[in-house]
Amino acid sequence: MSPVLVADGSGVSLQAGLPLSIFDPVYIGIDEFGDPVTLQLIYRNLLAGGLMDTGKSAIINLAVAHAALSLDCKLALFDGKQVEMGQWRPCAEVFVGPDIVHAISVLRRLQIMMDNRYSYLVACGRRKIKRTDVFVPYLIAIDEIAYFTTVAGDKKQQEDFSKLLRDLVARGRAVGIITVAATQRPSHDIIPTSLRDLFSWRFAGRCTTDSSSDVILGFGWEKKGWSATALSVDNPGSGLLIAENGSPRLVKTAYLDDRTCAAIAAYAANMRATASTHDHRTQRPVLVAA
Ligand SMILES: Nc1ncnc2c1ncn2[C@@H]1O[C@H](COP(=O)(O)OP(=O)(O)OP(=O)(O)O)[C@@H](O)[C@H]1O
Repeated sequence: MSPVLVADGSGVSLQAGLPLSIFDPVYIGIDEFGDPVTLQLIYRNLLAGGLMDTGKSAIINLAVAHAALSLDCKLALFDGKQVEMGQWRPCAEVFVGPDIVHAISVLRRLQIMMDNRYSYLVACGRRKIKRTDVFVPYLIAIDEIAYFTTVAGDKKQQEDFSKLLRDLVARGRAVGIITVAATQRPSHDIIPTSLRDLFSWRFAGRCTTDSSSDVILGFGWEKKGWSATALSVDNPGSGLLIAENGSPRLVKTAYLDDRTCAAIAAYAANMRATASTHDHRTQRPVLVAA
């Protein structure tokens, strides 16, 4: 019985069943016609931007919830505030709080892993990882990019963080490293165009200026009538979603409240603990050293 996350109109509920897969589409909400909206996250990245309280953490949480319930995905969570993704901590391989030294060392490890995976692919004569590979995808979730690139640490550390992140976002996709990130400050200094364009999926929550909206969606969309300044202040979770080579569409994201997140996180952590003795590809038990 699968999937586990079920949309019921008013949100998402948990239905016991087999694990999800990060290779499957991720449910994020509904469009203007009430039709479900899903994102294929594997081989892609997601960027969410907008003013505070517009629902950026909510969409990041949906991606993290799906990944947590996917036994074929590991999680690396970066949360300067610690509370936005704190509930997912038991499901994560690594959780980075307000510590830039830790953040840089985790990104370096992920970069080494990425390079090793590329060496493996080269040796196999392949271009990207598959569902059946022995190593699994990684979801890197960053709740506020600007915290690590402008607030924490000194200038050199912030630059190191930005460089590593850019490399992972640019090269990680083929080896299953997916980045989902949010920022309250959609400006060119935080999200330069060259970085923005590496995110195939972009979600703009309400913005104060047309140029902030264009920073997320891409230059020129405001002139074509798509600006996140037009979104209602009373409708958090509504936003403009754009895929690479696509046009923006108005969506309303599903919302996982704290209680639901806690329930899903506990379920996923338990499933992961049991599954550590199973092969993620077959769900069959594997031999573990005594
Ligand atoms: N899809 C949604 N449906 C209904 N309410 C929502 C939705 N998304 C967010 N909200 C409401 O808006 C509040 C703020 O959401 P969220 O924390 O995701 O915003 P944010 O943009 O990440 O804010 P910040 O930048 O301050 O972290 C939530 O606590 C919730 O009450």
